[in-house]
Amino acid sequence: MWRRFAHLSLSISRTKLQSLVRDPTVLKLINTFSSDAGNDGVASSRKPFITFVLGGPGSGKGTQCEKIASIFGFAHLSAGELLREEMSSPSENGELIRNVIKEGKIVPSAITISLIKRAINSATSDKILIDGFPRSEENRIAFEKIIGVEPDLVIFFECPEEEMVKRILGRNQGRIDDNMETIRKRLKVFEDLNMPVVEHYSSKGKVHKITATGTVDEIFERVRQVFASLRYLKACLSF
Ligand SMILES: Nc1ncnc2c1ncn2[C@@H]1O[C@H](COP(=O)(O)OP(=O)(O)O)[C@@H](O)[C@H]1O
Ligand SMILES: O=c1ccn([C@@H]2O[C@H](COP(=O)(O)OP(=O)(O)O)[C@@H](O)[C@H]2O)c(=O)[nH]1
Ligand SMILES: [Mg+2]
Repeated sequence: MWRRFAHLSLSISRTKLQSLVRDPTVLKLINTFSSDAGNDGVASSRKPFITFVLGGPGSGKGTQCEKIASIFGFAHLSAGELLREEMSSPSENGELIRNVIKEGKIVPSAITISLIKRAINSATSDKILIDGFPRSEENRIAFEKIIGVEPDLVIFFECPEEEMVKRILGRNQGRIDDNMETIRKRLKVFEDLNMPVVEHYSSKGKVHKITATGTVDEIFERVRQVFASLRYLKACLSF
């Protein structure tokens, strides 16, 4: 491992480099880049760098994703938005999606994954944020099977329930699921079905847990550090 970085020691302190290569996210980034590196050590046929952004309803996933996308050049794919668009289009699945969302339940994996796949294929960046998916272990397993990749990184926004409820009730986007009855169901589905996904990726060292209380800017500063360390290492590897 150290020989790969020997030439960098001129410009980066050994301590800084050691702390970077111990970080699980950075380790994965190194593996991603080294597995498809060409002769010049620079990635030749890059696979997309996929980040799952998870957190309870109202934890701030969408708000933070917009900032990550604009500052770090990621494509932002919101699974919920893709489903809402599909629901409002003359699609054969529209009615089913509407009923599931209204009940705070989870849309069948095949539908969501086909929308995500299409969005990945038309994304203009090879760095992708998938916001609000996978929602369950069944979603996760189906994604890994159908798309054939695991995420490189998982961001998990940890937020108290009362704060999430307050934010959703103030969201004012006219959503059919932003009412107290559906919110209660969504919170239960999040605990019962989505948290096991977070635990799965935690056990693989892929999760960066972000405390999602405070102002949008305070939270983004925590998020920014994760992506800034990735960008820094990527710049080093592209020397
Ligand atoms: N840190 C924050 N403090 C207060 N309100 C926030 C914060 N982050 C987001 N919001 C607001 O809370 C609501 C839910 O945020 P959103 O990003 O849509 O969350 P999610 O996508 O996780 O449901 C939105 O109205 C948003 O403007
Ligand atoms: O992969 C997904 C993403 C969303 N949803 C449905 O869409 C709703 C809204 O999701 P979104 O991520 O937009 O809500 P948020 O967590 O951002 O409030 C969820 O409650 C689910 O009913 C789903 O079934 N599968
Ligand atoms: Mg959202």
